[in-house]
Amino acid sequence: MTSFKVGILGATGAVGQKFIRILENHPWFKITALGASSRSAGKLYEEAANWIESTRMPDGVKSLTVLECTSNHFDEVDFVFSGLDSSVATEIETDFAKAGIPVISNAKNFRTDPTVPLLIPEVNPDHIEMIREQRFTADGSGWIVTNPNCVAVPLTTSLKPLYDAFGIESVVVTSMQAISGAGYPGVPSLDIMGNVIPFIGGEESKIRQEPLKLLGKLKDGAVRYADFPVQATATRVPVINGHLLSVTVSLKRKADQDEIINVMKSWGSPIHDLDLPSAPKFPLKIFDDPRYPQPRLHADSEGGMQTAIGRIRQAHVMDVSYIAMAHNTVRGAAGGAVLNAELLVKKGFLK
Ligand SMILES: NC(=O)C1=CN([C@@H]2O[C@H](COP(=O)(O)OP(=O)(O)OC[C@H]3O[C@@H](n4cnc5c(N)ncnc54)[C@H](OP(=O)(O)O)[C@@H]3O)[C@@H](O)[C@H]2O)C=CC1
Ligand SMILES: N[C@@H](CC(=O)OP(=O)(O)O)C(=O)O
Repeated sequence: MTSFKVGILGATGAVGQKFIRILENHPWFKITALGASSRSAGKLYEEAANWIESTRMPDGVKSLTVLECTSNHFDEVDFVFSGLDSSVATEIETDFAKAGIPVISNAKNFRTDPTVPLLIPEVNPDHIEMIREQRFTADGSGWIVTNPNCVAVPLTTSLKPLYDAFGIESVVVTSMQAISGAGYPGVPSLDIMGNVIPFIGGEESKIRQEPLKLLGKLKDGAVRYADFPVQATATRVPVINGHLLSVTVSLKRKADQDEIINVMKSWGSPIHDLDLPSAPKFPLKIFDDPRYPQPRLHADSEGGMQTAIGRIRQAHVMDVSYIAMAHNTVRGAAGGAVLNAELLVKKGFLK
C-alpha cells in the first residue's frame, strides 16, 4: 500500500489533536504538515498546542512548524484532514479543494451541500460517488468529503438496520452529550459540574437533518433524502467522552421486540470485507444487560469506533426504544474522518 502525505488543518484544536493521536502509527497515512490560525502559525507544534490528549504528544509532530491554513503552504501533501473551527472552514476548505487538494472534513459547513458526501462508511459507502459531481477543479482533483455530527453518527448507525428492515415513520431522540464535544476549554466547570444543561446551540437541527441525508438513496449523482421527522433534544452532561442517546422509533412495518433485536444483532456492515485499518470489527455492539452501555465503560471499545446499543425494548408510545452511545471525538469526529479516508483509498479516489 502506498504511503500518503497528510496535512491537518486546525491541528492545535481538540479534534486536531485527536487526528494526531489516531494517525501516530497509521499504516497508510503520515502527517507531514500542520495548520492552524495566525495565532499559532510560525511556532513549533509543541509550543503552539495546549496538548489535552491523555497520551504523550507524538515525537513526529513536536518539531513541525505550524503553518497558516492556505493551500500554497500545503502543496507537498496528498490530502488534508480538517478539524477547523466552523467560522473559518468554508473559506479555507474551498481554497484547498480549488487548489486540487482533497479535504476530508470534520466541520459542519459542507455537510448539506448537494454535491458533498456526508459519509459513515458502514451506512452509506455508495454516496462517495457524489465526489464526481464536484466542480472545485476542472480535472476533479480537488474535492470535499464530510463526516456527520457526533450525535448523528450513533443515531444513524443504530437506525440503519431498522430503516432497511421495517422502514421508519418517526424518531424521538434525547442526547446526553459529553463535555469534550464542546472543544477546549469548552463549558465552564461551574456550569457543568454536578449539573445538566438542557440546551446545546445549533445541535438539534443537525440531529434532525443529517440522518435523512445519510439514509438517503443516491440517484443520478444526487441524494434523495429519507423522509421521516426527527424530534431532537440535545443536553450536555458531566461526562468526559461518549455521547449517549435515548431513542424511540415508530416503524412503518410493525414488529415485536424479538424480531427487532434479531434484526439489530444480525446486521452486517457493507464494508466488512474491505479490511480498512480503522474499521471496527463489530460496528454495532448490542448489549443484553440492561445496565449497558455506559460512556465510561464502553466509549473506548474497538478503539472508540464502535456504536454500543442497549435496552432495546417495546415502547409504550411508538414502537421501539433503545439507548445508543459512541465516542464523540473518535467515532463522531477524527476517527470517523480517518475511516472515510481509508474508504476513499480503497475506492480509488485517493491515490
Ligand atoms: N469536539 C468535538 O467533539 C467535535 C468537534 N467537531 C467540529 O470540529 C471542528 C473543531 O472542533 P474543536 O477541535 O473542538 O475546536 P477547537 O476550538 O478546539 O479548535 C479549532 C481549531 O481551528 C483553528 N482555527 C481557528 N481559527 C482559525 C483561523 N482563522 N484560521 C485557521 N485555523 C483556525 C484553531 O487554531 P488556533 O489554536 O491557532 O486558534 C484550532 O486549531 C469544529 O468545526 C467542530 O464543530 C465535530 C465533531 C465533534
Ligand atoms: N456540537 C457537538 C460537537 C460539534 O462540534 O459538532 P458538529 O461537528 O456538528 O459541529 C457537541 O457539542 O458535542
